[in-house]
Parts: sequence; C-alpha cells; structure tokens
Amino acid sequence: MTRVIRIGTRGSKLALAQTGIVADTIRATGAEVEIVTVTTPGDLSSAPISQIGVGVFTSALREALLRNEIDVAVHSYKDLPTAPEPGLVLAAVPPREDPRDALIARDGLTLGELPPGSKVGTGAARRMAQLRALGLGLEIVPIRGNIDTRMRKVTDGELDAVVLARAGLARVGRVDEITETLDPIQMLPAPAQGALALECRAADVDVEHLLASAADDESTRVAVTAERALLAALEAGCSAPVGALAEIVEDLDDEGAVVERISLRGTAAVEGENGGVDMVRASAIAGIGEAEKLGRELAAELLDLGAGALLGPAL
Ligand SMILES: NCc1[nH]cc(CCC(=O)O)c1CC(=O)O
Repeated sequence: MTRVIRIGTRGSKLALAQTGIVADTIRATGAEVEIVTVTTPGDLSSAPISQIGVGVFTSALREALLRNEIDVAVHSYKDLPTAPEPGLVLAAVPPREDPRDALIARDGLTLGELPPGSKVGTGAARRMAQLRALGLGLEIVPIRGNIDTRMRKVTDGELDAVVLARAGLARVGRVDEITETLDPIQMLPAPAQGALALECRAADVDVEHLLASAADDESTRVAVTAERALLAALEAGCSAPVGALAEIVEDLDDEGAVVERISLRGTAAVEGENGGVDMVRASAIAGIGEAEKLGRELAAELLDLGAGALLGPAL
C-alpha cells in the first residue's frame, strides 16, 4: 500500500518555509507527501493575540488532524498550548533553529545605540516586558502581522526597530537584515522558540513512527521539554510574559567523566514600582533525564520571586 502523507500547514510564508523543510525530511524516507494549507483564525484577525486567545494559530490544524483532513500538523512549537490535545500525539521535534530574538533597527543600530524615545515594535508581552525592564527609555509599540509587514514598518520609517524571532527570519531567508541578535541575558526567548512540533493522530501509528524516526531530534526535545514544563507550571499561555531557554551543556560527574546536563534560564514578569513591569530571572541545572522536573522547579523559584501576579494575556 502506498500512502500519500498529507502535511497540514498555515499559509504564511514562514509556515510554508517550515513545512517545506519537514516535507523534504519525510520525502527522504521514500514516502510521498502532499502539502495542505489550512487557514487559522490567527491569520484572519489583526486583533492583538492577547485578545483572540491561546492556540489561535494551532487549533485549526489540530481540528483538521482530528477530522482526518491531514495526517501531520506542522506547528511553530512556541505557539502550541501547553495542554495536550486528546487523540493527538507530539510525534517529533525536529532540530531547532537559533532560538534567540533579533533586532532589526534603522541605520544598522543595536539596542544599546537606540536613543531614548525610539519606537520599538513588538506584539509579544514577553518582549515588551523585557524591553521595558532594560530601562532604555524606549517607546514600545504593539504591532502584529507577518514578518514582511513588521519589517516594513522600519523601512517605512514608522518605527525605529522591531524585535522578531531570529528563527523565523532564518527560515524566510532574511537574517541579513538583522542588526543585532539579542543576547539571552537581555532577552530570553519564548519557551520552544525556534523549534517545530510535528503532531499526528494517536491512532496513526505508521505516521507516528515515520515522524519519530525521520524527524525527531533528541537534544531539541530535551531542551524544549524543560522550557515548556516551566511555562506549564507557571500556568502561562503562549502570549504571557515568560521567557525560558534550555541548553545542553557538558559537565563532569563525581568520577570526572564528561556528562551532558541541562542548563535552564527562566524569566517572568512581576509587578514593578509605580504599576510598572519588572522581570524576575532565575537559572538552574540538572541531569539530562530531568527536564520536566527542572522546568517545574525553576517555575517554583520564579513564583517565589513574585512571578504570577501579572501572568496572563492582559499584560
Ligand atoms: N508568534 C508568532 C511566531 N511563531 C513562531 C515564530 C518564529 C519562529 C519560531 O519561533 O519558531 C513567530 C514570529 C516571531 O515571534 O517573530
């Protein structure tokens, strides 16, 4: 039996680029694939994500899977709600792109070179809160839209800069326009930023095995598991001001042998002085098999530091 594997994707340039990579990977196993574009409410509305809700980009793809219209859903992992979807499985997490955020500023400027009062566009509560917490006197302008629309606001002179995921720019071939890749010390990326999530029906064991053997990357999965456990433990949706970055690092065990461990950094918004916003930050390290636990423990530490009060899409 030959089976054509239907890969479902959003129709944006970024989504199609991501899906193209996944399709090539699946094709390389000898399987035949077909790409099916699914329009999501997130693509149709220009309202802030905080108003249209968690899962706006992913729920339509999940429904198409459950209705048997597609066999694989390609999601940007950071847009996926933390709650599992009954009947679906996360079959593979492909190798991650650079997870950091990037600045695209006029005249090649870096964040530190932008004069106070500069207008910086971003739609993410996490980026807004971290930019404010830097205390640079920037004017944060909420924006939405696809990569091209956001970048054009700088070219047109409407904004001095925008902040976007470096991964998205890499996938659409526009990294050359980045004027500074932001150090996670200043700007911790969203949990799972730069990673993809490949979902299929739990009952579709053939596709699950195909994806797991052809497209899954163990290191990415471990890192993203820690970041998402932190997010879930803070009960924060994808539009909440939470940043997390896990990295696999080499360490020495008690006998002096080299072992891999997970280093996790996290940040969350807290209420600051005069009704403003501050970020609390923490980090921890654990064994490679303890990703979930590490995420939960770091979340507990952030909660102790005051995270939680401002969580939620309202920020
Ligand atoms: N929220 C939208 C979204 N979802 C995934 C990416 C970028 C690619 C990625 O992180 O995998 C973007 C755009 C952005 O944040 O700049």
